[in-house]
Amino acid sequence: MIKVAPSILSADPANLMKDVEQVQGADYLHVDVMDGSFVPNLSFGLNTVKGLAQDCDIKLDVHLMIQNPENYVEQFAQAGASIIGVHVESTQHIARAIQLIKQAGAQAEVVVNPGTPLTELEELLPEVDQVLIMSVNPGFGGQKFLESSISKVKRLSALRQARGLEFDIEIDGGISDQNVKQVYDAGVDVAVAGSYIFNAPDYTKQVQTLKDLTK
Ligand SMILES: O=C(CO)[C@@H](O)[C@H](O)COP(=O)(O)O
Ligand SMILES: [Co+2]
Repeated sequence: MIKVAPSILSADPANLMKDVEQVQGADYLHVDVMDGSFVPNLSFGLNTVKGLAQDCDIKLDVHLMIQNPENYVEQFAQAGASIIGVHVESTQHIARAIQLIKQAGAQAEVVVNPGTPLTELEELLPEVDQVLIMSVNPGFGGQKFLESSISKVKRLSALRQARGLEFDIEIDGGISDQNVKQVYDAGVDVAVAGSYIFNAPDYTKQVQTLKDLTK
């Protein structure tokens, strides 16, 4: 069964904790951090991660969409992030960023945009706990799922098997009941879903539907 990480980018920012409390059965909470430079949008920061870590039991999966994330990963780990994701496109020093995440005691994730080939992260695969394949161009919730990400997941999953590695594959962007089975069958372990969960009346039911479709 697939793991589900609701993305709070689509939750009500004025009632964040209330929304979060209403999602039951999720495996992680996905927190998008944007700097207005790496992506053309602003979102949550360190204080939100700190607050959520203090008030919720669920593990925080923090997706950094910021330039030079290596300058901030230690602070996000201290704030309570369990998994920290850094984009290969966001720094000249991706291997150092991953090293620093692990040194800070968090799980390390490398992220690729739809236009970035897997060759950009091949060397990093033995070092990471999770790889995030973006299935939309990052910056906004509610975008259309890019079909090309299916073959990318299949190729990554084959590479993982061929090299005997154990990282999880996560997918982020446009996930719904229409494509969750397809991405699961391609090799995805963790599905991020924002608008599919928070734009519905019953968040818990949406999480359960995604899981049930991959039983
Ligand atoms: O990182 C991002 C967007 O950049 C995501 O985590 C979105 O928040 C996913 O939202 P949906 O596409 O599921 O609505
Ligand atoms: Co995200």
